[in-house]
Amino acid sequence: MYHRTSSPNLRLLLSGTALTVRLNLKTDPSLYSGGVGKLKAFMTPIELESGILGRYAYGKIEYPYTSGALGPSPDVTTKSNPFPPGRFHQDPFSGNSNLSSFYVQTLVPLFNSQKSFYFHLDNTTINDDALLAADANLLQLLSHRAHIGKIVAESKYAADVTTYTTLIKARNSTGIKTLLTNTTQEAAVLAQADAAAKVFSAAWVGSGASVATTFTSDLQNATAKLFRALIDITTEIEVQYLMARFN
Ligand SMILES: O=C(O)C(=O)C[C@]1(C(=O)O)C=C[C@@H](O)C=C1
Repeated sequence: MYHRTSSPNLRLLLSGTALTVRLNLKTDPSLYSGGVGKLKAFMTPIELESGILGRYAYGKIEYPYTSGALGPSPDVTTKSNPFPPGRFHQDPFSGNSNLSSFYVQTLVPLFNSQKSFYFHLDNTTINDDALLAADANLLQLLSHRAHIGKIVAESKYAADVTTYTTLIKARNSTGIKTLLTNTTQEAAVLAQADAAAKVFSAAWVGSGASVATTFTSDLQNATAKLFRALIDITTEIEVQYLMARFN
């Protein structure tokens, strides 16, 4: 079994911190008016470099947004390597296009800070490069968090090989989704994310940050929407992973 040495709470808190930072940057709506295009153009050279540094190598559970070719090759099950239950089996699915669409369509419109960190002599207060860098950082954290669902799915499969095998062979993705969904765990994740959002906003306000009066509720709202979508996207990644388990 795999050692989950990094903590789920740490992933939640890091994503929450990145979201808090991003929410406090004054947005340039024109960056996103055409969809994900400018964001992807910004991320393309970054991801090329990330690929060279090994970020998307096999077993890192990190996947690129801009080119699937940078990511790991899917495993092929053979008689000599049947990938027994409990052994990770790389599948071809990435949830990143779902994540980036959700990000631009639903999350970015919630980034409405009128205060800015940036002060420029020409009186502008928006820094497009900083915005896209914060987006890219947040998206990468979210992607890793969601794709760890592949490891979670492998554990679930190993814990009930018979039922999952029947559903996978019947190509019953709805049945797989029902079997792997754990609403108690989902409620715990959402409650934890909400608690973290409250602590983060209290810390910013308490430390003297000059934020909008709606900052606390804006952060809570954005956090709730983000973690709900993240759970749904993670679930889809788990389902797709299992559907490809015997490939
Ligand atoms: O913890 C699990 O059991 C997961 O599958 C992860 C997760 C999540 O994204 O947090 C996703 C689906 C489940 O319904 C519950 C939680």
